Amino acid sequence: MMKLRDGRTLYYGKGDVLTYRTYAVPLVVAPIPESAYRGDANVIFAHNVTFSVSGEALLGSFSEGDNSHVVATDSMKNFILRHAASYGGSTTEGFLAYAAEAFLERYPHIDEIEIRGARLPFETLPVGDAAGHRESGLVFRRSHNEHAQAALELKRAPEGGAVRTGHLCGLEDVQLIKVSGSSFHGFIRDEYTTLPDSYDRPLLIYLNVYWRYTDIDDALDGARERYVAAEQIRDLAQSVFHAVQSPSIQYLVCQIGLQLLTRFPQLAEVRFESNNRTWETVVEPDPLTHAGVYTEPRPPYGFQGFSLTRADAERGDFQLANELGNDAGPEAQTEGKPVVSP
Ligand SMILES: O=c1[nH]c(=O)c2[nH]c(=O)[nH]c2[nH]1
Repeated sequence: MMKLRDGRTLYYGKGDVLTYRTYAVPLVVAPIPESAYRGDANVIFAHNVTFSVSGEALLGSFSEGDNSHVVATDSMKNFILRHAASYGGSTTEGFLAYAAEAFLERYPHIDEIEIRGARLPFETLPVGDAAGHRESGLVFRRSHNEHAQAALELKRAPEGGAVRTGHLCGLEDVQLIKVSGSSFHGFIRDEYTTLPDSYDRPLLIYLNVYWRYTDIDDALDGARERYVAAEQIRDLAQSVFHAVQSPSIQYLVCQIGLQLLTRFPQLAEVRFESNNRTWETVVEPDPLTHAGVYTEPRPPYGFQGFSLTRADAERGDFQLANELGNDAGPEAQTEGKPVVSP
């Protein structure tokens, strides 16, 4: 939250700046084993941007109604849209930094900026005719599934220019169901317990994943080929969900975190917010055919929050599950060595 020198919160800005840029620079990423994702042609590079600014000079607009230092939020919207046109890179984070840094340069009385962008995903579509099937490249499908997002904080540097003071990248609104291979038992059983032990439950989770880079430049400049795409995070999370027999969502998100830090040495930290939306069983699965019937769970729902830093993973306090292979061989575990290498 942006504050003045006296500790007062002060900011204003524009939300829902819908920015549909076409034909941005294509993104190419370094592949990981858990994902077939290789990059994005960026034919549609679209974002919902939230932009807010702060500065000592703005106090008079609140205290006196003096608008002489107010950049109208309508002008902010135009500024962002114009800078979407001139942005010459391939990443959400790069676009946000470009627009915010240009704004600090253009308006010297603005001290601080927070900018967020949620990617509006458009999926490529296969089209066909007598000659066969191929990717259209012209027609796209708007997706309302999970999406990437990023938030940046910038301050005016005393010597001029901008300092990037914080960033957080994310993948929001993932919903995954695993129909078999999840359990939940061994929890405290006392006079308040009515939940039966479960040895195989249809686990539906809602998941948000967030990550920070050690060097923000890896997020801003896709050409360094150290960019971590939200699609890779998504694919890795679903691969871990597939592979791991989970005794709880708590353990599952920790395993996803360890695997992310293993795969992406450029990341400093990963964070999770998850919800438990396990389907309610109506007809138990048939032992032979596995056919069962489930319905939506009744409220309330459970949730979890967890973060892992690279230092946590390197200390070896958390062990990567054997199902994930990698560095986590049984030998490594019996020797008590950290099983996640940088
Ligand atoms: O994965 C779970 N973790 C919990 O802490 C919990 N509590 C609960 O009732 N069901 C579950 N599931």
